[in-house]
Amino acid sequence: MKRGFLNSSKVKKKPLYEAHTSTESAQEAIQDQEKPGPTLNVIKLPFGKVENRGVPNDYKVSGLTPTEWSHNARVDYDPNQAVMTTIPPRNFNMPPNPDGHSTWIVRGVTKAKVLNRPGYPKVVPKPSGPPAYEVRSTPDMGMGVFATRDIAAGELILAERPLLVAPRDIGMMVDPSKLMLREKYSPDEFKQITMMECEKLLEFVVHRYMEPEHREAFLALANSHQEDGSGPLLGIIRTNGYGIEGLFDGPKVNEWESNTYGAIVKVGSRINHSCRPNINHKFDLDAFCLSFFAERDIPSGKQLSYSYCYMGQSAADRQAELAPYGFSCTCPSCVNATPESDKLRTEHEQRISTAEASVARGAANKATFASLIDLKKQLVEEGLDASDAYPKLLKAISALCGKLGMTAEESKYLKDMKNYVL
Ligand SMILES: C[S@@+](CC[C@H](N)C(=O)[O-])C[C@H]1O[C@@H](n2cnc3c(N)ncnc32)[C@H](O)[C@@H]1O
Repeated sequence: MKRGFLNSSKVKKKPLYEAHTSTESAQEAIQDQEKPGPTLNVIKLPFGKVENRGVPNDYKVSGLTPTEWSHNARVDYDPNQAVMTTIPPRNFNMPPNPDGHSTWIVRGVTKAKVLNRPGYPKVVPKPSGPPAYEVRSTPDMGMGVFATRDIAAGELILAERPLLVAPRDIGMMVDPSKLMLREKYSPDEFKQITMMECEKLLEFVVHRYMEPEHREAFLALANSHQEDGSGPLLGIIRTNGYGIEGLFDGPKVNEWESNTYGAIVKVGSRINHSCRPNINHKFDLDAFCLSFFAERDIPSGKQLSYSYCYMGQSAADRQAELAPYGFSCTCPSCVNATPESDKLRTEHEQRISTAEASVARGAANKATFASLIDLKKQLVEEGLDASDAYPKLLKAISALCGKLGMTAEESKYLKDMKNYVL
């Protein structure tokens, strides 16, 4: 199973709904460029108990809806047109797609970008073997997803079409001129306005457009944003959204920034967080599905987990990044955190790069091998074998073994590495 180095853990899970505060207009941002653009400024929406919730008294909520509301495959839209659609497109004279359909709030050009991809459409990949997971309640984390059999590292556990895919700047998408309101209102008031506009749009989408079965599954998901001014639908999106790597309105910015999209899924959104996770995920734009893979061997009965936060940071910084989800992480890496483990976390990518460079430069001696194996051991103990950088270390060790004539080990580390490459 191939797993990707480019899939930065920073995109694994971020609060989906961040308000777009770039000075460029949404119209400008929609220009479709594949080359990386500047990092856009985003403001984080509030979380936790927030006083003075609600929009300012003199603000009238517009409750605008997308200009196009159709299930079809149309792609000739105005650049900035907000569209509500179904993907794969749906023709009601035809039977539904066997892999299901997602509700998609999208800018017209971005819809065209996906439907015109050379590889689109593709069927949703199917895991092999008997079903590998079940959703059930946990004593301390609400619902969770558990392995129902032994799962091998690299195995596809689940692939599903989202219930809903929405842009991060959904609150301003229908009427970008509202961005000007930042000059009239305080930052906190503007955030409340953004959230209210978003909720109104979501009410329309979820209650009038989404298939009843999907609506039921969506409304049953957890909401960790009950007191900050998020409406109930936006709260569900903020709690359960997965960032979609590689799908941008306009220029590509950092994957975790504002002009991208998030997906809410029925099963995957029940997976809880750990700083030493055992699964990873990847969004496939051609099949329009989110796939989950085992990061390591997972024994039957074990809870599946992935990291909602960037793994290469200290325990305190991880807790701060997790705060919007309304829990304190009690995984062994957090409970047993020390200055040394924090240092390993923050330095691990650099240390792996240094190891790769020294092997590439030609270092080929037993001392280098021993130091790389020691680094590997430390990373595994800290749960950082789930980090995106870890397979690079396996590759470097394999290359070093090759140089040292250790052919059996060379193949072994290469094989291990392939389990991590999406
Ligand atoms: C995406 S949902 C995960 C599924 C959720 N447990 C449910 O019942 O649907 C995220 C929420 O799950 C809970 N959660 C996730 N990971 C947790 C953890 N490690 N410890 C405690 N609660 C956790 C938090 O309430 C968080 O807001």
